[in-house]
Amino acid sequence: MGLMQNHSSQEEDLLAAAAMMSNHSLPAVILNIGETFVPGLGLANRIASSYFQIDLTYHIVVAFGALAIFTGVSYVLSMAWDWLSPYIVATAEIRYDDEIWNFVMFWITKQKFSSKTTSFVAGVRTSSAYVWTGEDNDDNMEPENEEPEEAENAIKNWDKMKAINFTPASGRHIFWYNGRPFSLARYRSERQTLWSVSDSETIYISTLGRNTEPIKKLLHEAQMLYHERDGGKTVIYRGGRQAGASAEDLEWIRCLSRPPRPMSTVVLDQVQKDTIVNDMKEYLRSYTRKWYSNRGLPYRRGYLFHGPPGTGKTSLCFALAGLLNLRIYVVSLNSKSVTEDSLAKLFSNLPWRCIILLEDIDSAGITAKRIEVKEEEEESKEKTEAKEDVKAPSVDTGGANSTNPRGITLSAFLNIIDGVASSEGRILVMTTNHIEKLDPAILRPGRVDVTIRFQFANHEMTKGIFQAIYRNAEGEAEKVNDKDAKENHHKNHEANGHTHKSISKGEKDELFTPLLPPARSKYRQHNKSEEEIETLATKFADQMPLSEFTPAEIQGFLLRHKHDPQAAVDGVVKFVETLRAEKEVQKKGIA
Ligand SMILES: Nc1ncnc2c1ncn2[C@@H]1O[C@H](COP(=O)(O)OP(=O)(O)OP(=O)(O)O)[C@@H](O)[C@H]1O
Repeated sequence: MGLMQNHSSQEEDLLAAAAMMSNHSLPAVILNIGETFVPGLGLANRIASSYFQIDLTYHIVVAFGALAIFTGVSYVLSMAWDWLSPYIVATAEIRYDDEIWNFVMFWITKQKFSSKTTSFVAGVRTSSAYVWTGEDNDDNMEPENEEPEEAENAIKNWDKMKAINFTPASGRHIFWYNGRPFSLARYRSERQTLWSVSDSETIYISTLGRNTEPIKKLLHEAQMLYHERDGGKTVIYRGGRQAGASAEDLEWIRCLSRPPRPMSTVVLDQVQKDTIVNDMKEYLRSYTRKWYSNRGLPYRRGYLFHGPPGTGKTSLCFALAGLLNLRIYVVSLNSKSVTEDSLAKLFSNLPWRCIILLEDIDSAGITAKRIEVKEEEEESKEKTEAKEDVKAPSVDTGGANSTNPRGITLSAFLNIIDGVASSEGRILVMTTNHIEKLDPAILRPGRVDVTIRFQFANHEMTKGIFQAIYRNAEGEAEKVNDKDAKENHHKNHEANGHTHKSISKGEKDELFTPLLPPARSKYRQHNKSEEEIETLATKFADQMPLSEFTPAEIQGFLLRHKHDPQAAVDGVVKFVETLRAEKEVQKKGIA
């Protein structure tokens, strides 16, 4: 009996083992794994096999197999591609922190394939955060001759008016250019610096074949297109910090492009104007360069513009850049981030032929004449020691009125402006409000070849500024024929308390109240002829004191009456009184 019982339990064990074996057969194992990822798969398999006689495990095996083969083949292909691609395709890498990134992105937005791609990035700017180009597309968005209501809406909707650009999303995109297939690959990444983490991106442009010319041609076209967008505009770069860079790691950052300022709008003694224009033109001629090189002279030219603030130094520089079609690179030496190293770096990265505008060269250490430097250093040392006793903050050794605490020493400044790193072919324009503070070493020929003095407005200049403001420029309506506009012009005039004979007393604010826009903006200009404007300009200048106010102050007043020259003439006495009073208050405040 005992033996019989033993036998039957062995059989049960064998049956159980067989059942286990069958449960762990390959399809069952797959089904178990599948069940882990897709709950209910076992049940679905049972239903499928009992109702439709379909074995799902078989299909799952096939699907897994196909996936494995596909992944394997892709991996092998990608390895093979990485290995082979240098032999069969040419590739250019475009980095986010280089200006070429902006050229390429701008070019991409203009290509048909960008608008056709179904996966794209939409944005209002195509420029890199590192190489900022400004939102100068806005220029094109301003509608001409808009009605006042439209103009107001346009201002309210300014953000909405920015053009939206479409560029292909991250990944690889194929396009055709000049009959050749190209691939554009965009990869986003993170850019880590010591201080921050920010977004970055790299673009790869490839084409079939080892010839790199087609890609170079594409990149040149992108660059041309990007610059053509500026047309005849004056492009301004500023020494600035890239996102994520240290405070003193300065780069040239394109900040804006704008229509060239006509030379006629800068009011300056004609002889001085002609001198500088002719001098710069002469310098830029190709034979001048040869002339310099034949004599072993560094091919550079320096100009110094000095005078009180608001007398036109920067304006003349911009007008010259427009006239000579040069780019302007601006650095203010009063900026805190401008140090000897950062200035040297900026100078070494100047392009061939440009204007470099160094503002406020009377700043910080530069003003300290060589003999004075020692004295100042000693004095500041004494002060520091004295202050340390009462635990006061340390003394600014950069100079009393400096906003740049570190400053740049005179010798470093001189080394930078005529050192080896400073590129030839450039025009250096330095501006200062205090020429008397400058060391003669800065002013010596070779560093400063032409000096222009800017002054407070005299009679002739005041007249010139008036005429420049009320001159009807090209594209502006010269005559007002519209009845509504004329009527509104008079209504506006009266609404602001003006009569053509005199201005009402005690209404100081009226001077600063802008006129309401006339009914039809396309007739927003005044209705005066050139002769009338000239007569009004003389009347205006007759009532202005000589050499007391800057052109900027006069211009500021005229802009408050930009559509009404008569109102400007009527209000000039009041303006002079008010400005004198304000200056008096300012003086007392300073004292
Ligand atoms: N001589 C001038 N002719 C025409 N406009 C002028 C003149 N001087 C000043 N302005 C006007 O005044 C404003 C300030 O001028 P600008 O910036 O050229 O002065 P600046 O001498 O460079 O001043 P700062 O020394 O403060 O830099 C500008 O809008 C400009 O149009």
